Amino acid sequence: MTEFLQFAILGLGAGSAYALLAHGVVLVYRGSGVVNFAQGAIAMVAAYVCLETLKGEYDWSLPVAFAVAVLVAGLIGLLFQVLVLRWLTNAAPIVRLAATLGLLVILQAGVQQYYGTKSIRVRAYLPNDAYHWGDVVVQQDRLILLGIAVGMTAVLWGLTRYTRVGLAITAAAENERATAALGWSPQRLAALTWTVGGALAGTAGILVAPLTGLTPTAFIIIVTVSALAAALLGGFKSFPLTLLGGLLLGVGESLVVLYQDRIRDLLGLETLTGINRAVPFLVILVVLVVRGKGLPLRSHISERMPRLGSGQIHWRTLAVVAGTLAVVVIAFSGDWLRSLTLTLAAAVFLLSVVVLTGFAGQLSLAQYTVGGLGALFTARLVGQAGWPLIPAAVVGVGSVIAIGVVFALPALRTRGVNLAVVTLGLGFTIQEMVFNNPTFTGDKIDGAVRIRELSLFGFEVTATEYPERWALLCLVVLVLCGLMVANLRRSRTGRRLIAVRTNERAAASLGISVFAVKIYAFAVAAGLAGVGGILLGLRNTAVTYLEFNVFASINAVVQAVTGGLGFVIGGVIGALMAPGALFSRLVESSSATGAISTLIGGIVLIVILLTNQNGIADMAARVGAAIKRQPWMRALPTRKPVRAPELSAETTLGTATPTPLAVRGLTVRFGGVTAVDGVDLAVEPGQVVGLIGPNGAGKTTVIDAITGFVSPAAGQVTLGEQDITGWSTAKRSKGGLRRSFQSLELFEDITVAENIHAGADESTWRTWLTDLIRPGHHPLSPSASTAVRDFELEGDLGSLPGELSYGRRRLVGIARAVASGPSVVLLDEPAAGLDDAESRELALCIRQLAVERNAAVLLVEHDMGLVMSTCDRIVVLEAGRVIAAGTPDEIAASPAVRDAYLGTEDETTEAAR
Ligand SMILES: Nc1ncnc2c1ncn2[C@@H]1O[C@H](COP(=O)(O)OP(=O)(O)OP(=O)(O)O)[C@@H](O)[C@H]1O
Repeated sequence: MTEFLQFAILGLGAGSAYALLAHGVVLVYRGSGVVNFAQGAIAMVAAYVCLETLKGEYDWSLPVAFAVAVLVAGLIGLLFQVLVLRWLTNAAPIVRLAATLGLLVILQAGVQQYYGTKSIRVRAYLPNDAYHWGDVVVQQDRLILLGIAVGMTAVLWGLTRYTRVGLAITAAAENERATAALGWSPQRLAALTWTVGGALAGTAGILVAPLTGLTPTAFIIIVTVSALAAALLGGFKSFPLTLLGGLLLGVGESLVVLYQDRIRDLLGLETLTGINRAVPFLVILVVLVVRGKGLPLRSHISERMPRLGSGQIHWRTLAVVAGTLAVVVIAFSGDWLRSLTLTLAAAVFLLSVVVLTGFAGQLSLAQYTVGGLGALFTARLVGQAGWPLIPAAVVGVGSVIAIGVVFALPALRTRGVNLAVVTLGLGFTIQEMVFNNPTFTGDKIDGAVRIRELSLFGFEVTATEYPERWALLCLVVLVLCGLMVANLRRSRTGRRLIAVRTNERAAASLGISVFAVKIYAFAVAAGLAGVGGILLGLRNTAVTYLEFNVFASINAVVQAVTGGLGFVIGGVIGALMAPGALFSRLVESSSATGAISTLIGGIVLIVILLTNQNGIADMAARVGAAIKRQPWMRALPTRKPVRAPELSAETTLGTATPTPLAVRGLTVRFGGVTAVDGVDLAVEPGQVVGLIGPNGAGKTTVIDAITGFVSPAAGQVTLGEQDITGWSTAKRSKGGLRRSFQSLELFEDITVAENIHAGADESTWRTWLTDLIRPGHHPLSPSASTAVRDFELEGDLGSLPGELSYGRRRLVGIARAVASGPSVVLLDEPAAGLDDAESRELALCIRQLAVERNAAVLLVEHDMGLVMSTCDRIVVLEAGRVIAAGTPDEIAASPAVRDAYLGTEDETTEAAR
């Protein structure tokens, strides 16, 4: 017990510092909506500034050095907001997150360039007397740190609750207009929170350095992961909960150290490293799994993502570039050849980021960790078990694909920034527990990881003996991987990935399994990272696991965003900037650490983000298009234009299986609010049933419950004979139940044709694999073609939804919902925003759906003219309850309905006309 208390008290120091750092993260998030991944890097800079000014030529007193260091940290926050983030207010969240990663990289590389990577012991700044409490020793510095953290929590809590500026910050977390209403400019508020957030990071960094030691690498990650975990525990909102989170983490880490021998014995390992680093990660994971949601709520705003390339393969250009590179490989030698090899391997890694983050929208900060595991498995099979390269690589890549699936599990319950935090924690934990543990990596002395002779189809390709052969292998593998990723982009499977990245709710409503897509994207990305890891790791005589550290993963995202996250070529361009790659060879000597190129890489990223957030590949594409428009280019032979989407000549009439929909006793509650209360409803094939009622009556919630977006508290939904109440959204959709959305929820990144395709794609498990190799060119199905013709969208197929008028966008949403020929269609306010002529056209199309296609249609609509002219029956809701049901005439005549919703009889009759 004494030991337990002793270790718990020891942990309070680090815990208090984590809480301070996390407070900065929370404050910045509340004030500017950005999660600052550079918080640990700002803390590190302050710790170095304090250390530097206390000694040597400065020799300042501690209070002065401390104050200056905290000021510097605050200034970094302020400058970053004013010079960078201010200009990215309307950018995609991933772009703003990438900017904070850029700041992290710049600060880390800058300090590393100056100080190197060695760890510095920092003497204690705070008085360190010991008090005795029974047998337990209580260090004074721990108590002071705890006092500072508790005091700061109270100050921040009080300020945000009771002062005008604090209220403005609280309002900013909700929405920017509220901030403006309180008389604050959102930009000034963001600048203030970034300054204070930076100063808090600085304070924490200086105070925690004596406890952890100081390096420009591990220090940043330890404090960043812990601070983000504590902030996550506080929901990026509550200061008291964040304090609690920080303290729990600090104490937890310390207690794990106490029990680590027992844990090692329990796991049956010879050595155990970094187990205490697993604590924040496990905490993050548990919080996310408990709090996470399988699908985002209706209120979730889809995040804009960087633009996507087309995935078209330009065979001639590819042949010329690959041929030239092959010649260069043969011509190069020494350092240049090594850099070229590294660039090619890094490009394979970046392709994994393009698939995972660019196509599927899942931000992972652990791709190099995954690749490192691929190198580890393969190296052990080759080096220790003596396996030939190909089977070893197949097993290595297969194993990391399985691990990639495990990495995907947190992504099933969360998304966006939270996912980035989890993967950062996971990557760091594996780095500390696996890559630093000789039990797993093999002892260098016994040669377990030594790469002996490697051969491929009878040719020796050992990189140390034949570097040019290994480089050629890297080139061939990169080309193959690039072709696969381009195929994926153009395929049905690629469309599923993009649908999920753009709008998970809409994807699920079209029968796309969001879970399956995320697992697939993680698996493919892990496979690519595994291949990259083998190419990178096996190019030396022994695998250097340092290459696969968390910074490499962070850098990979930075490079991919710089190159162009949505473009296959973006991965290759980004790889030029990898540490040790061709760009760094140009700017650094062969002995350099890669810090300068990393530093420049960070700066280039910020410049790119400020000028074109879609990356260099997109800029190049635009320049190319501009050149092609020049008159002198018209004389040159042009490439075949991209094939226009084809419509099927066949027309379908009739759904696959006419099926009635029935809802009995449906009740939905949101906390204390009963939004839907015992609703009964039936829609037969060939019938249009209207669901009307005043705003907030519960109409959309009925559709949400029928389609599986919300779970009912009571009631039953049946489709034909089947009770589908417990089914997932995607399964209901595959069963023939489709919906449109009040807020459209189109896939804005892909063309109208691709949107319609996404609604009609038939998916089989085989296509997940075959699409990587033969994506094929599929015309729109007869049913989708019929929808296109019915809604007169033939001329819009090649446009992006954003290029169309609001009315036409609405029609795209409905056409997408009916493209697969569903048995039941639920339309949520389809006429909102349409003019009279468009409304009349829509009424015809809805009748056609029911009469010609024999679909069962439920129509939620406020346009009474449309409802009265199209519906066979109408159900009226008020405050979640059915108050009337009957034919349009019966409803128009019902006094209860007129009182609640329709108004005077004259108005109703007028509307019906
Ligand atoms: N996720 C949610 N959390 C809490 N309350 C909710 C949620 N979604 C809906 N509600 C509430 O449920 C009630 C019904 O809302 P719903 O959007 O279904 O009404 P509606 O009839 O479709 O309204 P409108 O015609 O304005 O679209 C409202 O009081 C709404 O505030």
